[in-house]
Amino acid sequence: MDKNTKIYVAGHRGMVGSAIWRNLKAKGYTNLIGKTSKELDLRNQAEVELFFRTEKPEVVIDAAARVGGILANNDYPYHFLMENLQIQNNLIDAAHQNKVQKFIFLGSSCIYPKHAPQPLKEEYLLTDTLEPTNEWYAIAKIAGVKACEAIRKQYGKDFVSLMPTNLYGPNDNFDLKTSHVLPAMIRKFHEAKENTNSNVKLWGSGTPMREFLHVDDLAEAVSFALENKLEDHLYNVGTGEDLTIKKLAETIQEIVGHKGEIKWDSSKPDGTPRKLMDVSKMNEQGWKAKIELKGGIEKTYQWFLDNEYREVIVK
Ligand SMILES: NC(=O)C1=CN([C@@H]2O[C@H](COP(=O)(O)OP(=O)(O)OC[C@H]3O[C@@H](n4cnc5c(N)ncnc54)[C@H](OP(=O)(O)O)[C@@H]3O)[C@@H](O)[C@H]2O)C=CC1
Ligand SMILES: C[C@H]1O[C@H](OP(=O)(O)OP(=O)(O)OC[C@H]2O[C@@H](n3cnc4c(=O)[nH]c(N)nc43)[C@H](O)[C@@H]2O)[C@@H](O)[C@@H](O)C1=O
Repeated sequence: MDKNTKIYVAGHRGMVGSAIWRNLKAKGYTNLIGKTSKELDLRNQAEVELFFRTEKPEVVIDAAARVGGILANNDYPYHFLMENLQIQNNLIDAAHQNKVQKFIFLGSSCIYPKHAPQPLKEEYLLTDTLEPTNEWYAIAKIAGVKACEAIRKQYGKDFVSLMPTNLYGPNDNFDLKTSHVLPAMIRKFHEAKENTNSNVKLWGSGTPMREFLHVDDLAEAVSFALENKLEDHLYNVGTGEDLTIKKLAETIQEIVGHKGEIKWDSSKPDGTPRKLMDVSKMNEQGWKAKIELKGGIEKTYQWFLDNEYREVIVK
């Protein structure tokens, strides 16, 4: 890919978008465009069409979405379904109408059925019912995957979907109501340590298993997809390794240096029991995760200590 290609990174201030931006800048891409949601509300079709006609991006990376952890997904089903459909439909269709050559759509591992065999292969999509806590978000993401697949099939364009597993890293959302588990644990253990090592309350039973990928590894997968023509339309992106939420809690507790007790709040949902990705398809294309979990969490905790963190509020 020419380093002067005009690349629009939608959602460039979010955890994923900012990691992609850093990665592409470091690789020498000079013509990146980013707009905040205040400057360009991607739910608004007219605004998006005008932006594409004026800016004429050649490549689009879609890292803009309504994103949140298990509780936000469960509590705001309409936001997670409708805003994601609006954002991705506007971006995909404007890209198609304005002759964008390449479009990278980001979904999530929650698109796969709740009780699919493990590890999750791309071909398990739409073979059974979804996990109820995030089916709204998952249905929007499945529609995005299908829209890109349809454009590929009907028009032969290079529109591709990457499905990341649970992500973490710098610039994550650390709001305790809307965040994912890993940033929530960093903040909870840190604040409890500062507060005479008080007990930490975590959600659910601690038995579900999750896979975690550092966002810089995902950014490398995105830039790999940018620079190479992937053979198919859908690829899982993860480490291929998972652990229980309880083990994750113990790991973060040790990294933070918290000495109190962990209490499990069974009134909060567990969500899907397991969603381990089969990443062999993406590995065969030539991308592989590099950052191991403990080191990645240590770096993220250091980032949390050194920076003013974001809190995403749903309204
Ligand atoms: N975090 C995770 O664990 C995972 C994330 N993903 C996927 O990665 C992508 C990015 O997620 P992540 O970076 O974590 O999310 P963040 O919440 O950190 O960032 C989302 C970005 O989307 C932008 N955005 C949201 N709504 C609008 C809107 N109406 N108009 C314009 N921009 C908007 C925000 O812009 P602004 O800041 O300007 O308001 C923000 O920069 C999503 O597609 C998500 O599904 C997939 C798997 C796991
Ligand atoms: C990326 C993915 O993220 C979401 O799915 P999820 O993996 O279930 O989300 P999560 O990270 O919030 O929780 C993982 C597990 O961890 C437990 N848990 C313990 N204590 C806390 C806690 O304090 N906060 C949170 N958030 N979870 C906690 C929690 O009960 C659950 O068992 C999707 O909605 C969907 O949007 C999606 O794609």
